[in-house]
Amino acid sequence: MENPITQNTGTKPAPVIEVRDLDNRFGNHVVHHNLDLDLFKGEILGVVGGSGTGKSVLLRSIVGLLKPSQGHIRVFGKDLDKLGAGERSDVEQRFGILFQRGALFSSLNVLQNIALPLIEHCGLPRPDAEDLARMKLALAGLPADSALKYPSELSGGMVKRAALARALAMDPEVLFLDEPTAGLDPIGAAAFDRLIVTLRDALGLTVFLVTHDLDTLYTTCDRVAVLSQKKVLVADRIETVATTDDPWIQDYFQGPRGRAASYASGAQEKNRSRE
Ligand SMILES: Nc1ncnc2c1ncn2[C@@H]1O[C@H](COP(=O)(O)OP(=O)(O)OP(=O)(O)O)[C@@H](O)[C@H]1O
Repeated sequence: MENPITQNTGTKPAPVIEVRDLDNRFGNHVVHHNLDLDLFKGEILGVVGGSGTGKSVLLRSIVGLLKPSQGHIRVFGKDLDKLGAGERSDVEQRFGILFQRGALFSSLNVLQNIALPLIEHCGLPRPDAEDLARMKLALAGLPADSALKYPSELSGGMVKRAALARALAMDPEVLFLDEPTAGLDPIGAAAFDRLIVTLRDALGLTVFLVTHDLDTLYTTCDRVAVLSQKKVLVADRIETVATTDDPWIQDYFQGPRGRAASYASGAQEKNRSRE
């Protein structure tokens, strides 16, 4: 896997997203304080942390769904809070978002769900939007006959893929994924992980991936950012993160599941190099 961040080229690609001194609080509850994070073009960044550390709140702040209490978020070189409505909408169209539970409209079939942003935001006529939607459906690995199914008729894995197809509808540059493999069986989760890497490579996407899934972290991510103590404690290659001296990190990465995922990814690398 090409790694745009850690390749020893001497130059780092420009960050597409820069978060500086971010504070988020709800009443007296401080979720983030002085949080800094960069997302570099072309990378898959995994964002992990204990439950309630603010991974989803961070995602929502970056995509503009939540106004931060304080701090700066620059996207594509522009300050999010200084954008007018038109510029903000332009920026938002460069994002694709897969929410935790898919967030498909239950009254629309899969094709209509995917076509909707193309009709609403791009003003495409319905037949053109549905033609494009069929292509996105295929990109997300769904069979053509799933197009006319309603969300309630889909398996959990198919809901995720349909939601991914919708996130890809507008040809985004940055894809935000909130726990994409949650609730999937291990085979479905591994297939989804491979799909994310394939799409990143084929479409040149940058990916912000919130997950608890250690296998996903080891098999897909170029870097991993750990949220702890209201900030990003460390953001680096997983081998470096896993050996960081912090109690939560040690429990997470060096516990039985962390060691199994690390071992499995090492075994996979060896198998690949023998092929
Ligand atoms: N709109 C809101 N109003 C009040 N509190 C909120 C709101 N949104 C999030 N929170 C609180 O912010 C904290 C962080 O929530 P968030 O959903 O980002 O956690 P998370 O790290 O994604 O957790 P998990 O891994 O369990 O999904 C939680 O304590 C949550 O209750």
